Amino acid sequence: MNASPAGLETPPVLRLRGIRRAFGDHEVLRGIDLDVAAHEVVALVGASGSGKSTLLRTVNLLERIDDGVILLAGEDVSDPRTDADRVRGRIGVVFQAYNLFPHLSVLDNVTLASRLVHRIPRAEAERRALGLLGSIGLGDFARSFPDRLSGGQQQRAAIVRAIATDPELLLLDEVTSALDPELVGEVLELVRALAARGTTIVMATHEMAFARDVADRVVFLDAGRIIEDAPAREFFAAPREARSREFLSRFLPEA
Ligand SMILES: Nc1ncnc2c1ncn2[C@@H]1O[C@H](COP(=O)(O)OP(=O)(O)OP(=O)(O)O)[C@@H](O)[C@H]1O
Repeated sequence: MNASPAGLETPPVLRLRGIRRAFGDHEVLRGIDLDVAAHEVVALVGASGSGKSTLLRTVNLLERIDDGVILLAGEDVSDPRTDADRVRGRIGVVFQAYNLFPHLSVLDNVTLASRLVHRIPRAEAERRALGLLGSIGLGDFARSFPDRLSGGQQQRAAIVRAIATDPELLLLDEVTSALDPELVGEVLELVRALAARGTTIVMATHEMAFARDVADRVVFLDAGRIIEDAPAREFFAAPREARSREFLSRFLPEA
């Protein structure tokens, strides 16, 4: 926990305790405890099916939990009486693909939540959106429809849309896995810039470059349990013998 100047403790942006979720007999999340401090960037890694997406979806209340507690800046949002839309308004999310509405211009995509959910006047929302799009080299595409953009440009626009409302937390779920390899770098650069700006991020990724170059912490999920949670530098420096076979075959095959 961070201590404020007054000595009062600030709750983490996200605190998960004992999160469980099963689909039928299949226990997909088996007691997840995780704290994410303000400005921290956490990479969630693990084999396909280990529960990364399900975990992110529970945080955003897109998936219900069977047990556990989700605290967002100290507020228990897992209480069934919670207004899910209000919580989603505090969290930015970007998925693997199909994030942008195809029938809206890039600018309308980026300003939609600001205008409709946060009630920011159109002119102000557009001024801010144009600034954000310009800062990532997409200013000329503001009036275009998404299909005019490359996959990498679309994902960057989707990330800009997710941060346009200044969310307390940004969730990125495999944002580069549908991209051609040569487009991954430009998305990584944007995420790196957001991290440098202090955005609090939890990202599920199969791209080790994201975990190694952008994350402060790496959390390794195996069959619904966290089996490693370490600062990124330590995580990548850990000896091979400390690694599970699954980890080695997936993430360090060349070594
Ligand atoms: N709605 C659902 N109904 C039934 N099973 C589900 C559902 N959602 C997820 N699962 C199962 O939960 C397990 C975990 O899925 P999840 O998508 O969270 O894994 P993941 O680690 O994100 O995988 P990937 O890296 O492939 O995206 C998988 O076995 C999946 O089939």
